[in-house]
Amino acid sequence: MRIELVELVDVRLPLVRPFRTSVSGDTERRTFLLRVVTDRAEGWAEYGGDPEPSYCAEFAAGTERVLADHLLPRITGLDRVSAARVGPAAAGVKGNHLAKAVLETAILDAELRAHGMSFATGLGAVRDRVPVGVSVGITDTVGELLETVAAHLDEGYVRIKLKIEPGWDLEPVRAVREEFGPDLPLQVDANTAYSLTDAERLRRLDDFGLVQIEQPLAEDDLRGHAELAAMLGTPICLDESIRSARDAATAIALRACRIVNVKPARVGGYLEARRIHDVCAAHGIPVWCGGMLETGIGRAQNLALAALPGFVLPGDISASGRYYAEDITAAFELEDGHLSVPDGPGSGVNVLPDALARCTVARRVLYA
Ligand SMILES: O=C(O)CCC(=O)N[C@@H](C(=O)O)c1ccccc1
Repeated sequence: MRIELVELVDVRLPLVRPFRTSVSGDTERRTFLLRVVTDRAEGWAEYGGDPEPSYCAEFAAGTERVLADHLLPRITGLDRVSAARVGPAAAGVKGNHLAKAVLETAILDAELRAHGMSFATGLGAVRDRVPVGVSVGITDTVGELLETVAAHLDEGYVRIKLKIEPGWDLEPVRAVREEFGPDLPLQVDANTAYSLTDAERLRRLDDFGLVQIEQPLAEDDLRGHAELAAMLGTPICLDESIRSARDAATAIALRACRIVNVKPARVGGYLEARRIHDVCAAHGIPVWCGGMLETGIGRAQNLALAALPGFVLPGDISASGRYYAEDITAAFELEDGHLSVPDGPGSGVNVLPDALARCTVARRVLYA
């Protein structure tokens, strides 16, 4: 397979409601899509970062330069391009996992389409539909939170994740647990907002029977997470800290986590995501697929990953309507708390030209 053209499509999608975490408060998704045209097929992927380096160190404008000036020259020069060859060819570029992920994924999409193979088949999925959870942002009041959770439970989500931060933790979690009962699968995500000095406060979350406490401490603090894990009854899940299969092996060996949230964008793509799945499975560590407000392109690809055998916990893969009034692919609809895994070639979805045109800010050719 040979790359003929790579195009960046800068997009802006309004969110149906603001989404607030301990590190961000978004009313729209501003990101870009990458379109890779090869001599065999065309592939699409979406960037997992934002315009600002707030959630992670990478950001859209910087990634565009890394793609154009450092990654594409290494990849387009290959006589035979494949997703598996991107990692080794890009090894000379340090870090920049989101940049590598969007490029590798677009190439993987094209490669699978060229072979008439779905992401699900290509990655090793074992299920045709997966149960999904929903992530609930920080709200102005507990009352508003309870209304939001009730609405999502009515929609059929099988698990609720609450964003927490210092000052918004014990009270909202207690209110949700008391309102919806002890059997609701409930977990929290701190997005690195706490420190070890908060250990006693975090330990009080043990009273609520949570599935997990996600990323309470800084992303580079595996030692701190290991210390905290020894104090808590609730399992710790790591997200931002796990950037590779090696990180997963280290975190497991240090007992810094008992669960891992796998986000393909964060770890450099779906092939590394599968390696993390394999490392965790070998150690009996359950994984689930995290979300980054993906459009239908990333959502379709995440659903394929979430269908692998070790993804035994519901992921943050909501129906399209959770975030977007109009998606750029056919919308994903919740059915009895599950989403179907696309089985068409590649991601199994296609960009809707009119919908894409409505959210496109600019298009720039990065390679031709
Ligand atoms: O459902 C979704 O796609 C969002 C799930 C979610 O809460 N993602 C958070 C996170 O910290 O995991 C996030 C949002 C935006 C960007 C990065 C991460």
